[in-house]
Formats: sequence, C-alpha cells, structure tokens
Amino acid sequence: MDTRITLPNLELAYFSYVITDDKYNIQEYDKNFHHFVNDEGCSKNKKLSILFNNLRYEYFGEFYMVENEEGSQYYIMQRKIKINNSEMYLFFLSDYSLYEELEYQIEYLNRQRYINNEMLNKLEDGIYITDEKGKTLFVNDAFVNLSGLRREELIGETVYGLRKDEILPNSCCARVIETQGPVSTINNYYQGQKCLVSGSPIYDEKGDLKRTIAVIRDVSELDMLMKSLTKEETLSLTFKKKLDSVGDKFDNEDAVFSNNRAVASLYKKAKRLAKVDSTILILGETGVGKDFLATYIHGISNRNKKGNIIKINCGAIPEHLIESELFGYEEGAFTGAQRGGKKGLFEEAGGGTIFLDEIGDMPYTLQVKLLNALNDRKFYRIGGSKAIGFNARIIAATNADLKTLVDEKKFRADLYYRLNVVTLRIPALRERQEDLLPLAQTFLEYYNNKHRRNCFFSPECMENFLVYTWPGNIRELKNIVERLVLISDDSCIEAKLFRDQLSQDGQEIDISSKIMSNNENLSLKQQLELHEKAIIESALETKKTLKEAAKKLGIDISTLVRKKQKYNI
Ligand SMILES: Nc1ncnc2c1ncn2[C@@H]1O[C@H](COP(=O)(O)OP(=O)(O)OP(=O)(O)O)[C@@H](O)[C@H]1O
Repeated sequence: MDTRITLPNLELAYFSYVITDDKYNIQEYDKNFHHFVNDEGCSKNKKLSILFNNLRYEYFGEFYMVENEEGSQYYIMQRKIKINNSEMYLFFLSDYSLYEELEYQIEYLNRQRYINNEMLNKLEDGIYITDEKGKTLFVNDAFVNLSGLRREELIGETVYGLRKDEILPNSCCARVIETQGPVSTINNYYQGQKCLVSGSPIYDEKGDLKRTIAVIRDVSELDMLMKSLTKEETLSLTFKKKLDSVGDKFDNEDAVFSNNRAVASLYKKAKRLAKVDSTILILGETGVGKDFLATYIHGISNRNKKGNIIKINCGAIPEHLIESELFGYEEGAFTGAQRGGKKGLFEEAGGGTIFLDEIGDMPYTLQVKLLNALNDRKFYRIGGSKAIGFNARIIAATNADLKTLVDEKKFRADLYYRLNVVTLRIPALRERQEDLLPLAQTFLEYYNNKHRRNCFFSPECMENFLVYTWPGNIRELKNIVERLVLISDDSCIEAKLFRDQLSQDGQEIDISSKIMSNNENLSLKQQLELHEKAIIESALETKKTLKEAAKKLGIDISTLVRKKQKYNI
C-alpha cells in the first residue's frame, strides 16, 4: 500500500549555510549556524576549519560528515560561488540526527506497512484500494483469489481502464468516485462466486477525496445472509427466486413464485397436484411456460426420485414414428426394426413422468391407443401381444383449442374428456404484467452467471420494462434478456439497447409515449412505488393472514405493516 512519509516536525535549525572566502574565513552565515558550532559570539572571519574537524578542502558537490569541537556530527557540502567577482565557498550544513530520525521514521513506516498489509492479507474479505483518480494502490490476497486476477495486472492501473477492458466490468471503486458516495453491488466473480461489494470514499481533513476502498465479501455460501439482504426491498423479490428454477430444475416447492394472482394460484394448485397421480392437461399459448410447469410438477413430486421426466413433442415427430417412440416395438415388428426390439418412452419413464407436448398434434389413429393405455395403465409394443403395465404419470400440453379440434373431428372426444379432468391454464405474459420485471431480473441473473457478466438494467431500462405492454411470451423475454447480456458493451444495460432489440424483433414500440400516457409525469420512484403497492395488494388478496402474505413477499410482518400504512391499503 502507498504510505506517504511525513517528515518529523523539525526545526529549521536542522539546516544552515555559511559562506567563506577562498581561504575558508567565514564571511556570512545564517541564524541557525550557532546550532552547529559551539560559538556564542561572532563567527565572522573565523576559520571554518577551526570550528569543524575533518573539513576537506576543495571537496565539492557531495555531503560528508564533520565534527564540531564538542564531537557532534553533521553533514556538510561545499560549493563554489562568485560574489562581486571574488571566489567564495558556500557550505550547507545539516544535522546528522535528522537522518537518523528519517531512517527511524522510514523503518517504522515500512514495519507498519508490512504489518498493515499482513493484516489485510489475513482477512477473508477481499480489499481493493484506489487513489482519488481510481489508480489501484492495493489489493489483498483474498481479492486476488476471488477474482482470479494477478496483482501485476491491477496495481497502478485505473479502475476505469480495467472496467473498459472488462477486467473489472462492474468496478465498485469506479462507481464510488463517480457518485462520490458509498456504493453496494452484488458482483459475480470468476468461479461464479456471488459477492457483496461495499465501496466507500475516504476523504482527507479538508473534505477532498483521497482514497476509495471496496470490501468484497463472498456471500455465495451465506444463503441466509443473502436472503435477509434481499428481503429488505420488495423489488428484490425478483432476486429471491432460485437460479435453478431458470435452469428448470426444482428442488423445492417455493422455487417459483408469481406476483400475478391467477398464476400464483395456478402454481398452488400444481403443488397440490404434484402429490397425486392424476393425468394433467396444461393449456396456454406457445412459450408461456407449459413445459416449465410440467417440469416443476415432476420436480417437486415423489416421482422425481423414481424416474426422469421424459418429454416428447407430438407435433415434431413424424406420424409413423410416434407410436414406436411411445410404446416401443418387438423384434421383427417391421422392416428395419432393431434386433431384440426397443423399449418405448412409456417403459423408459419408469416411475417418472411422461410429458406429451403439443398433444393436439397426436395422430388420430394413435389417440385411441393412448386412451386405452391411460384407462388400463398398460399398453402393447408394436408387433407385441403381451400387455405391459406402466407406472409413469402423464402430463399433456397444448396451445391448440382442443374443443375445436374435437368439433372438427381431428381430436377424439373420449380422449379429450379423459385428459380434460384436471386442467391448468397458464395466462399469457401480457396478462401477467406484474411478473415482467421479476422474470426479466431472474433471467438477467441467470445469464450473468452463464456468460460471466455483471450486467444490470439502468433505471430507465427498468422503467421501460415496467410500463411496456409486452406482446410476446416468456421465451421471447428470456431470449431478449440473453441477447442484451451478450451484446451490451457496458455492464449497464441501457433502455435504448432494449428498445433496439424489441424493434429488431419486429415489434412496433413507442415506449416513451406509453410512459407518458400511463404515468404522466411520475418519477421512477413513484412508478416503482405504484408497482410495489400492486404487488403488496395482490399478496394480501391471495393470502389469508398477514403472516402468510409477508412470507410470500419475503419480508417481515413489521415491514409489511409499515408498507400497508404507507400505501393506505
Ligand atoms: N415461471 C417461469 N420462471 C422462469 N422461467 C420460465 C417460467 N415460465 C417459463 N419460463 C421459461 O420460458 C421459456 C419458455 O417456457 P416453456 O418452454 O415451458 O414454454 P411452452 O409453453 O412449453 O412453449 P411451447 O408452447 O413452445 O412448447 C423456457 O425457457 C422456460 O424456462
């Protein structure tokens, strides 16, 4: 660490000068001169060589040591000068004890610096220190380990340069200098560690910025801490969702949440259905999360331990192959059939789940076989005469209007009624506007992790997300967020980039006019408050008690009560 050396509080008496003629007779001297010689009276015309032992004659330009009559040692240096055309000698005198003092101070500071560095290096938290211009002065061992960067890459470099080169894309110290205030961020480090970074400015006694310091704490393991931090703000609900759920793996029932009443109750119903074995039909437009919901139901059910979820898209497989895919075949069942026959998905699934996507596209002739299999819990392989029992649960999904297909005789009525017993309809994204921002934030976190970036939405971009009536589906939203994370030059994703991406997708947008018409002159804070109020109202409506509503929102009851009062709910 750079430690400025301050001179000891020295009297000027530690320095002096004296001028002699060319015979070394003293002609002039300053008031400090008597500090160096034991000569109370006037020294003028005395020989300098009498006052100091070891004086070297004609020895110019370098300090050397002399002794006065009392044996005190000083440094002296001689120069030739001309005064009124006469050659004279100018002597500088310096107190030897000054050097001892300085040496002592330097040694002391070096020792201190070593101890300070050792202490900082022993900390588990990373430490990053810059000067007021952002030049990196110090990083401790923990930071080096967390970041995977080498000290030589950092020391002396400015955080702006490091940010530009994407070495420290989300530099907290840079933001401390820009905002001249404390900054806290969550950054992802190179091995995917999630770190809470708290940066602070350090001012001198005149109030000028002198240093910035950032403390980097690895919170990936401190899930509890993370949760309590994110619980602070309602908007941070968006971060509460486990990343796994975006990767469509579910290890707990609460991995999915929604601020929309219909979706929240849909997932509540799904939780109940996960515990029983009934066949489920999931309805909804394309890309709204039918597959996601089926995976969720399987993931939280006991079947998760008994087998996998096996997915088949009935619309994507050629008609003649679907039957063998589903039920398998016996050896010699048809030309080209594999030796020993082949198991179908009903057998492969074991005690797991079979997800029949696009069930509306199931060939009409095969529909009766599926109906029989569902009714009897057994099926026949192609070319086989032995009934094989199966244990898997069936979840079917479609974006088609099955009833119309029945009327048009493209879908069997008996299969329709068999499947239609337990139905879950997922609303389109445009019907669940309140989920837009949380979903966008969740995808942002997911892709930040996946692509090792630290992007965040600018307030204006979030504002655009909030007010924009999204015409597309969740898949499109997810894709757009991934694109934004990949193409944004800066860590901050600006509104313009977001709008450009939407218009690239051919979506006609005029966000600014929507903002104006929807919210007139509301500030971001006011709009966020409106949003927060809606979320709280929705939680209160769907939950019976304050305790349950607070749990759903991920905040304390006291915070909920405070916010209720604030919004007059
Ligand atoms: N509640 C949710 N939270 C997070 N991600 C979701 C959610 N719902 C859906 N997704 C994501 O949105 C994308 C589209 O979802 P999914 O494939 O389940 O839609 P789908 O309705 O089955 O689409 P299709 O009709 O095209 O088969 C997926 O990447 C999925 O992970």
